Amino acid sequence: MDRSNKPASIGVGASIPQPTVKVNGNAIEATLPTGESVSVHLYGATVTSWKLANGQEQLFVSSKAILDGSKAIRGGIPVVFPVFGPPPPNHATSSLPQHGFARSQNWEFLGKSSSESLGKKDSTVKLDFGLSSSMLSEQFRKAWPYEFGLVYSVILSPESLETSIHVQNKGSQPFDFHVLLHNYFKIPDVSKIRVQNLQSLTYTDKTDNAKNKQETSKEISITGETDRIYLDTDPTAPVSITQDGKALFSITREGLNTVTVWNPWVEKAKGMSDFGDEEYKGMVCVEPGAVKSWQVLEGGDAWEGTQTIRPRL
Ligand SMILES: O=P(O)(O)OC[C@H]1O[C@@H](O)[C@H](O)[C@@H](O)[C@@H]1O
Repeated sequence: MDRSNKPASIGVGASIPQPTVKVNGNAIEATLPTGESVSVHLYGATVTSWKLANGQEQLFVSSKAILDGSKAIRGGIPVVFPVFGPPPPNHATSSLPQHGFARSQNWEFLGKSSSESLGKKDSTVKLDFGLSSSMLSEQFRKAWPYEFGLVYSVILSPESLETSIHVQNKGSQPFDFHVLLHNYFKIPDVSKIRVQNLQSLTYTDKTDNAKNKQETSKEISITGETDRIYLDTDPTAPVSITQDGKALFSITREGLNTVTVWNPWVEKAKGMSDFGDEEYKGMVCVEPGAVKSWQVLEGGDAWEGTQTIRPRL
């Protein structure tokens, strides 16, 4: 029988444009109906591209970055876990490489959720990635023999890029860890930018024998090699990268109370085989982390850290 009011004729929500998600080689790429896009390499679950609707790239990836899975990707947002920097001697992480193993392991794509399932009206896409102890190479499993699960979520909306790491201790032994999200921002000119909202904080100056110093400047200019860990930041106060008084990026954090600011400058840039000699001029790393002291996770417990980056819109 022909019914004039059959459900199909009253447009059952089919008109809401949905994000597209596709697999491109070893990367997962998502594009919002509004045009913003993100690309996440399975190697390290490294976000390697974040573009605004006008196509403008927000992240720096070196022209010399190695993308074949033989070395951590030089740029984007590598995930640092379970140790930040060179591991200390006589610690459970001592046999691991600098910045741990998460950035140099193949992660699994766990799936996507989009606006509707996330209960959001605007267009948003969430990509989830997982890494667990059973997926580690033999070398790392031996070097750090704990049972763990990591879920890393990358959430793109027209206004922001949010990345969130969930750490679970799946074993019965407690373990110590650091986490850090190693954002490489693409900027027009390092001599023109300032990093704001770190005033009065204590920082560890890695370019000066790891001395602790007090930040007196309202805004930090990068005029030479810079490698500082700002301690005890207020995670809700956005750390901003500005140029001519306007924010290029602002970063808020949850659970990530340190902020590392890094630029290798001339000599260090020359010493890195996967970084162009002049590329330090077009990048700055501002890295929210939990690296002041070890986070201790008891067996069965979980921990989460999140950053939200808002670009200039
Ligand atoms: O060369 P890597 O291991 O990627 O590290 C890059 C930089 O990463 C920063 O987070 C550290 O503070 C620096 O000390 C380090 O040089």
